[in-house]
Amino acid sequence: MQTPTATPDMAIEMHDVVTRFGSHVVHNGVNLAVRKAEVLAIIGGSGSGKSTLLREMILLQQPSEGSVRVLGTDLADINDDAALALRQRFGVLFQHGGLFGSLTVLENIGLPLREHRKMTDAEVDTIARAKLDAVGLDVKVGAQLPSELSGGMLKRAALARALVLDPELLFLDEPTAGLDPHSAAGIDALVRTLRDTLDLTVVVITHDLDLLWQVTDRVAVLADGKVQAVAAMAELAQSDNPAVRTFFEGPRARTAQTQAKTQVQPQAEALAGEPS
Ligand SMILES: Nc1ncnc2c1ncn2[C@@H]1O[C@H](COP(=O)(O)OP(=O)(O)OP(=O)(O)O)[C@@H](O)[C@H]1O
Repeated sequence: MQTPTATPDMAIEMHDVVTRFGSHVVHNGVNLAVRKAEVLAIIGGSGSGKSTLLREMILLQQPSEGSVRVLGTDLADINDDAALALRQRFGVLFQHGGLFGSLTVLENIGLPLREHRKMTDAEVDTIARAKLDAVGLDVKVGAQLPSELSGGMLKRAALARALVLDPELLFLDEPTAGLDPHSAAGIDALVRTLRDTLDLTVVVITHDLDLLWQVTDRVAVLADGKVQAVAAMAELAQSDNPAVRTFFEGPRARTAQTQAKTQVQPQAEALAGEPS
């Protein structure tokens, strides 16, 4: 199949992606384009293939058919050197953080710099501290072990590590899952700030209705093996498509929608951070 040519304004382009695990067809012709400097969420029911789609974007999995292009690079025939270079242009926040428990927070954040940049220890620490600050954590948190942090602080520390190579693209897998509402609101505000100040493109998998309403520019709805719709939440809320309507029905969905409409100030202004 002829691979479609890259579009300069797009950070990610997926064309006719099919993903099979044995006889189980998870994606059956996914088409999705993520614009540069937008926050795009992928939503869908459990097992609809959100995580698999993300894994295909971050070079952890190959689709069975179709093409995936990330930052202009076609992933189909990428060689090891090009894959290494591309990996340094995106950061990933995995659902469970993925920090090494035996390293301090600062050491964890500095790890990608030690792996990919020729820097002295002092230079690594200086950049790692700046990233701690950027995610709203006090410098003294750097000396702590991950096990000593609250859930919200852990997410922030993992986010600092994902940002340490100054990526153009950030992938977030359920960044607010398991957090209390105050900590989740802090992460929402942080993602917005990162997008606004760093011009980052952000792809986020989430079920969090507050995050969807208050942070995203557009939302892609995955169901029945395809992207059913891609639009801003306010537009999706008007959709007649039953696969889309599912996300706007029920009391929690209505509360989040009402809050989004009535909120004058973004909740938990910018980098308020969590109580330690
Ligand atoms: N490596 C694999 N081998 C076999 N089946 C897999 C594999 N990875 C994912 N699947 C299957 O693909 C389907 C989609 O999984 P995926 O984790 O992408 O869904 P999801 O939308 O992220 O779900 P959730 O919201 O529950 O995390 C599931 O049925 C899952 O069991």
